[in-house]
Amino acid sequence: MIKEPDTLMLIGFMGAGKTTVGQEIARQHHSRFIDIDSEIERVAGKTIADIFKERGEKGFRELETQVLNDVQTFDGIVSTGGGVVEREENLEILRSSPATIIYLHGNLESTIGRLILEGQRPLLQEKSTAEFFALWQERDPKYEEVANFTVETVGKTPARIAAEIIALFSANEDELALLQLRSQIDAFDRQIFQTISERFLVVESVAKYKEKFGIPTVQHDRMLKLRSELKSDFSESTDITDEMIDNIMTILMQAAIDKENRQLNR
Ligand SMILES: Nc1ncnc2c1ncn2[C@@H]1O[C@H](COP(=O)(O)OP(=O)(O)OP(=O)(O)O)[C@@H](O)[C@H]1O
Ligand SMILES: O=C(O)C1=C[C@@H](O)[C@@H](O)[C@H](O)C1
Ligand SMILES: [Mg+2]
Repeated sequence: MIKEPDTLMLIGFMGAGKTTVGQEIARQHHSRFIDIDSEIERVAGKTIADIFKERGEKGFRELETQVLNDVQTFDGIVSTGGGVVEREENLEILRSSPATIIYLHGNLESTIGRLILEGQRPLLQEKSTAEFFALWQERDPKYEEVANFTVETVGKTPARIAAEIIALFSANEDELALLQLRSQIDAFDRQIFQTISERFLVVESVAKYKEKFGIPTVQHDRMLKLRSELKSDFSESTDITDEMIDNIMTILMQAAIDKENRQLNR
């Protein structure tokens, strides 16, 4: 068993969802919650942006280490700041921490999208996309190294991620490696269905076009061409067989035809 920890600590890149998921675990599991960034703001009596402005990143990191030390035996969920792995001193604290440490792994694309919407992280304002990417690559192995478990978050809602983490408390030790792989599989499945739902949005526009120009719903030549192109493009893969392409495309195309017919009342 991963055993229900006294302290559960969430780490990961800025915008990975540490604060949001931490609050959600606390809500679902009736635990206490603390956010290191908020605690730094409380201790300093200033916002993080003001701490960066007045004391620089170095001043902020000193406060961060202080608070990180203080929360090591916090009874509940701790959300860290994205830069907690920046200092070697912090890595030492995390390596010998009594807490169970979970890495919320995501992808750069969705993370940057969310951060731009929020627009509050000082490092986001001052770094170029290339620098941001370099920061991601530099931090990723550090999060991996100090974490007891990595959860894949792409395509999952905060509530789903929280439930996945809570389920770990009753998992058998032998199951953990498998659960970590399943976390990735579940994220891919969500991405597949997200892509399919975006495909339907395009189908909707195609139906409008066909209606405008009086084009029939079913285009046999196009359907055959699409399948044969896919088979050729994936011919190197031993997993994606021609039969699999046929099966999946039959489902997708039939659903698209049904949707177009409904839309066009045909
Ligand atoms: N799984 C998710 N799906 C969709 N939106 C999410 C998800 N997780 C977080 N968000 C949104 O992304 C934004 C950033 O999330 P959050 O503040 O929890 O990140 P963080 O990891 O705590 O970042 P930081 O390191 O800067 O503290 C928020 O607006 C939040 O609502
Ligand atoms: O990734 C980072 O370095 C940071 C992330 C935020 O959580 C804050 O701790 C601060 O904006 C720095
Ligand atoms: Mg946060």
